[in-house]
Amino acid sequence: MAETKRIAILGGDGIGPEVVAEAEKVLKKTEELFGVQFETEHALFGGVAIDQKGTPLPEETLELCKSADAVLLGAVGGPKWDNNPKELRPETGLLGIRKQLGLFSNIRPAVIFDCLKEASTLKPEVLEGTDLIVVRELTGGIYFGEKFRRDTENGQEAVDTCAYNEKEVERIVRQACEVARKRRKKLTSVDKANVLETSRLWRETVNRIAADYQDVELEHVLVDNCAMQLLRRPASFDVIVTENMFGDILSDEAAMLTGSIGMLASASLGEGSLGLYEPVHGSAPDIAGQGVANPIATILSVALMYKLSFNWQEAGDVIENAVKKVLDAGHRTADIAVDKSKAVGTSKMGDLIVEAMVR
Ligand SMILES: NC(=O)c1ccc[n+]([C@@H]2O[C@H](COP(=O)([O-])OP(=O)(O)OC[C@H]3O[C@@H](n4cnc5c(N)ncnc54)[C@H](O)[C@@H]3O)[C@@H](O)[C@H]2O)c1
Ligand SMILES: CC(C)[C@H](C(=O)O)[C@@H](O)C(=O)O
Ligand SMILES: [Mg+2]
Repeated sequence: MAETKRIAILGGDGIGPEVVAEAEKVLKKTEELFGVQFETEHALFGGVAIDQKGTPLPEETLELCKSADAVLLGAVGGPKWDNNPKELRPETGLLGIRKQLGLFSNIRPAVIFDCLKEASTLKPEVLEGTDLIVVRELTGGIYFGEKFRRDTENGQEAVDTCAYNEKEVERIVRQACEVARKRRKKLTSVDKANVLETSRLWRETVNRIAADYQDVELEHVLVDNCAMQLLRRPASFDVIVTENMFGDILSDEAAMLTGSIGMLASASLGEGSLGLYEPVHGSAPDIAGQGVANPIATILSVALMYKLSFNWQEAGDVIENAVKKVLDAGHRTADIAVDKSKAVGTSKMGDLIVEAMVR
């Protein structure tokens, strides 16, 4: 890594700051191990930003992110803000930051650690060989279409519009094809083309773009079937590309193949080199403040940051190997522990991973 990298750190709400604190220990350890220095700066985002600045995504937070090389994010949201008007919910900030930074591609790898097969909901023989990535379109679809309410003779009606244009589909599919090309060269496109017009355009576009990637095997699977096949034949998937909401749902499902949502890292990327890295999970209000959250998803998101934004494979591998070593040694947070009485807390898990980081 040649020049100093600037990392914007947004802890957010609930367990967000707890897991991000562990990822920051990993950043520090990287500095020690490789003799580099990161420039890090914290900013308010989500519910805490609403409380202190009156908006989930303050201008100064957005500016900091735009000027950074990468953004590390915890999670946002929680019951405290659930009854806010819709433009003042933490999630609005999350959609806003993705859109404003142009992060249309959300990469969510479901990495199965052998020793965690016991924690998975699936039988080890079904899981055998599972290694998949969900590539989720992140700035279009029903999340971003027009939404409104109106009065009708049957009471209020609520409308959410799902729209996709060809350019939006093309760029995510191209990216997914590139990802597949570097892996096992299999692409599964997931849609609901038997019902939705957006899915029909999606499928046509996938077929057109995939024609440029003859070395990549393509299959189309309807989303309901995919939800089922993920549990039936998870090892048959390599790269799954899908629209925004389907990707949101399928990636939480894929998390359970790994043992816990606390294991799933993510990278959100656009046309430029700026990336946003966050665990797939949310602010987990049910366990926030207890020091029991699993920090591994966030720590693995730092590994993705090194690899994808800093083009620094070696440092990413150091983190991934450390996580594997700690899990192989039998250490578990409560979410992945079979014997919960032996589980370690968030901070201890972070310390163990940092100790295990070697070049
Ligand atoms: N990217 C984000 O910031 C993001 C993502 C998802 C949900 N959310 C928000 O988070 C809030 C809570 O949402 P939810 O409860 O539906 O989903 P959640 O992911 O926060 O929690 C779902 C379940 O998984 C558990 N869990 C999540 N992360 C964990 C971890 N690291 N270690 C151990 N257990 C973990 C929680 O305790 C809970 O039982 C909502 O406001 C939601 O909108 C934010
Ligand atoms: C909190 C919510 C808006 C968000 C999403 O649906 O994108 C979350 O579930 C995620 O997966 O990052
Ligand atoms: Mg989600």
